[in-house]
Order: sequence, then structure tokens, then C-alpha cells
Amino acid sequence: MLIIGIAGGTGCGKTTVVNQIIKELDHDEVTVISQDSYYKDTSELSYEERTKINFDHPKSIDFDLLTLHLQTLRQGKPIEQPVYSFALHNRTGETVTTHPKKVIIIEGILILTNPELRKLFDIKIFVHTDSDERLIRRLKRDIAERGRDLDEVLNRYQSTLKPMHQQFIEPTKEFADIIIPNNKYNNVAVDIVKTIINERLV
Ligand SMILES: Nc1ncnc2c1ncn2[C@@H]1O[C@H](COP(=O)(O)OP(=O)(O)O)[C@@H](O)[C@H]1O
Ligand SMILES: Nc1ccn([C@@H]2O[C@H](COP(=O)(O)O)[C@@H](O)[C@H]2O)c(=O)n1
Repeated sequence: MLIIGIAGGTGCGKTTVVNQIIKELDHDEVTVISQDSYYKDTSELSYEERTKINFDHPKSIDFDLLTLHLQTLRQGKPIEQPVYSFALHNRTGETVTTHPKKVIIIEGILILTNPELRKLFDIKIFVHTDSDERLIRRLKRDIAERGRDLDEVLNRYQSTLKPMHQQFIEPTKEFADIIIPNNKYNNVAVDIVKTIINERLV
């Protein structure tokens, strides 16, 4: 089994890079896990209270469960991956049965901040995109796909996204084996990662 961790600031293009990597892979051989599925359950809070959570701080992530799930997959056993809703700012209560595969990709802004989780990655990748480009992408995406408006994204950017990126996310670049520059689509870097995966699959 090959476990690949892909980190990088919000909007840097992690999900896009992952989709490019897995496009030609057999679905029986690869599975993708998003850190977003492991935001802590906050059902005890009201919706209003949940909107105020700092979702860019490592404390917002249930790293114990994510680490346990990766260890379980490594042992060849399936897991029940929580389903997260950006509309509710919470887990839905549902789970998806996720089976171990030859290649497991975990993507998320904070996945390289946790030492125990880092130990489980065979390859650590950091996708780098300049902050202005990331903000533009995040604005467009969150308005189009996550039901947010301009004020919500900009307020969150100023209050938490930017400071948390500088404090927690950017420093994890030093743990990366590969840094992918992604201000523009980077097909060369994606091809290199695909080659590494294909070598492991034969
Ligand atoms: N290299 C790129 N150039 C331009 N737009 C991109 C690029 N990579 C991703 N995007 C777009 O930016 C937005 C955020 O990308 P996404 O992959 O969701 O980022 P992340 O998962 O890191 O938050 C998406 O709308 C995506 O289509
Ligand atoms: N309820 C939530 C939970 C998280 N976020 C934001 O998502 C970002 C991480 O996801 P990416 O796909 O952008 O890597 C993170 O920056 C959180 O602020 C949210 O807006 N609402």
C-alpha cells in the first residue's frame, strides 16, 4: 500500500491535482480521503455557533480518528468515513464504507501539521499557490459550490484563513518530499507523481 498526503493552503488546487492524478487510475486501485470528512462533530453547537468555528486551526480536525482510520486501512480493513456538510458546518451523521486500496491519497490543508499522521505517509506533497490566486479561487469556488457569499469568504479570509495559513499551513512545506508549484496547471508535476504511483502498482 502507498499512502500519499497532499497538503497546501485553501484554493491551492489540491482537489484538482488529486483528480488529475487519479483520472487514468483503476478505481479498484486508488481511494481518496479528504481531511474535510474529519472536521470534529459539533452537533452540540447551534448553527450560528458553528459558523464562528475556526476551521483553519488544527484543533478543528479529529486527527485521532483520521490517524486510526489510516492505520486500519494499512492493516487491510475497511473504515466508516464520516460525511461532512459545508452547508451545515458539521458531519451529517452518515458514513461511507471505505475499503483499503493499493494507493490511498489523503488531501487537506492541515494534514502535515500532525506528527502521528505524518508518520503514516509514504510520500508527502505540498501544493504551492500564491495567496492572491488562492483567495480568488476560493471566492469563486465557495460562492459557486459551497453556498457562501462575498462577505462570508472575505471576513473568514481576514479573521482566520490568512493568519492560520501563515501560522500552521505554510510552515508544513518543510515536511514535503515534493512541492508542486500550482499558480498555473502543472501537468509536468502531475505526470511525475503519476509515474511514481504506476511504478508502485506494477
Ligand atoms: N492551476 C489552476 N489554475 C486555475 N484554477 C485552478 C487551478 N487549480 C484549481 N483551480 C480552481 O480553483 C478552485 C479551487 O481548487 P481546489 O482544487 O478545490 O483547491 P483546494 O482543494 O486546494 O482547496 C477550483 O474551482 C478549481 O477549479
Ligand atoms: N464548514 C466549513 C469547513 C471548512 N471550511 C473551509 O474549508 C477550507 C478547507 O477546504 P479546502 O477544500 O479549501 O482545502 C478551510 O480553509 C476552511 O476555512 C469552511 O469554509 N466551512
